[in-house]
Amino acid sequence: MPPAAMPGVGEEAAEEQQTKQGGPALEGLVVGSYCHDVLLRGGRVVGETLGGAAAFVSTVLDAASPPGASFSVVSKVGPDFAYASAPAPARHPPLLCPAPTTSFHARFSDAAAHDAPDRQLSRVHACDPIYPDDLPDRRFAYGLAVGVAGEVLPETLDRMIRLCRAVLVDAQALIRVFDAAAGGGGGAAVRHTALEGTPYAPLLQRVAFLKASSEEAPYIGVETARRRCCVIVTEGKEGCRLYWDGGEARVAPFSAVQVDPTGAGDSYLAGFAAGLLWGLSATDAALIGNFFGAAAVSQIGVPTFHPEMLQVCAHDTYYSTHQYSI
Ligand SMILES: Nc1ncnc2c1ncn2[C@@H]1O[C@H](COP(=O)(O)OP(=O)(O)OP(=O)(O)O)[C@@H](O)[C@H]1O
Ligand SMILES: O[C@H]1[C@H](O)[C@@H](O)[C@H](O)[C@@H](O)[C@H]1O
Repeated sequence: MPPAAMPGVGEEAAEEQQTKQGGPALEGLVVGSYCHDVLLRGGRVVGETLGGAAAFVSTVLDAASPPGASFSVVSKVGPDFAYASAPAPARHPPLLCPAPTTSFHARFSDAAAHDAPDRQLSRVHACDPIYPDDLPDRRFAYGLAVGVAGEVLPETLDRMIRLCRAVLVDAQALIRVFDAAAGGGGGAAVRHTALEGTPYAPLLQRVAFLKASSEEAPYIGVETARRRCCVIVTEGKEGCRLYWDGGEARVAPFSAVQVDPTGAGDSYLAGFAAGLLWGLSATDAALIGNFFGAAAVSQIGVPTFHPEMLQVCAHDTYYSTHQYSI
């Protein structure tokens, strides 16, 4: 069986924590930096948006968490940060550093090139890493490690694991490397390295869920990783698969008209976490993840969610039908 729910995060755990500490029972900790995203097509800038997994994750958690499930965000930006008044950073302000805000250029391939990856990413600036001492010194029900530019250091992930009862990790926080020789335009091309050779690998057995896209999956070694934690592989418009020690499940997608793939994986992971917070099983929570992933690709930049969309999602999850188109 897949993990029934977020380990240690459920009604009993909530009651226990409420009684013992009197604080928010289901408080979460989101670690990863906001960034600037520049979208290019055919060498021309077609969009400039707030980015960073923390921005997408905060937006989804704000929309979908159960009442009383608050969260703190630890994110770093520079003096040039252009989106301080956007909803996610305004509600969850970043730490200010002297270094420039992390920024990415996303070059989109032409529609004709069907088998090409959605986009070529290059990192143009990298803000400071997030250090263990940057994290609040208190306990959390759950943590989300969602770096985009290598900012979640191994020692920071280790501290998250100590502070949080359950940690969910986006593989992109662990396996990205930056190739300055291949970036173009002063940036560094985003590449991947095998997780097994990194200092993050020994931490996996203390992680609850590891999420990777199908492009990242070969680098995390699904067969090895699933013996240490529950692995989720997102498959774009095909939905996702969960792998655990001894089994796997496929969870069907919602349909969407994709206008910008950016942040689909981030939104998926936050939707999945919100589902677990509501007490759903991992496979049902994955359906919520699919809903938010589909919602993300149907809007440019960080999406907005309308109450009626969420009502349809709740209805579809309850009846396990996914006929709704976004
Ligand atoms: N075109 C689509 N139609 C419907 N759902 C989609 C589509 N693309 C993505 N999704 C949903 O979003 C989830 C994550 O998408 P994907 O696997 O593309 O992540 P990703 O490559 O990490 O995205 P990104 O790096 O752009 O954040 C999928 O599992 C699916 O639920
Ligand atoms: O805003 C985006 C988003 O967070 C993506 O998930 C990440 O892959 C990119 O690096 C980032 O620029």
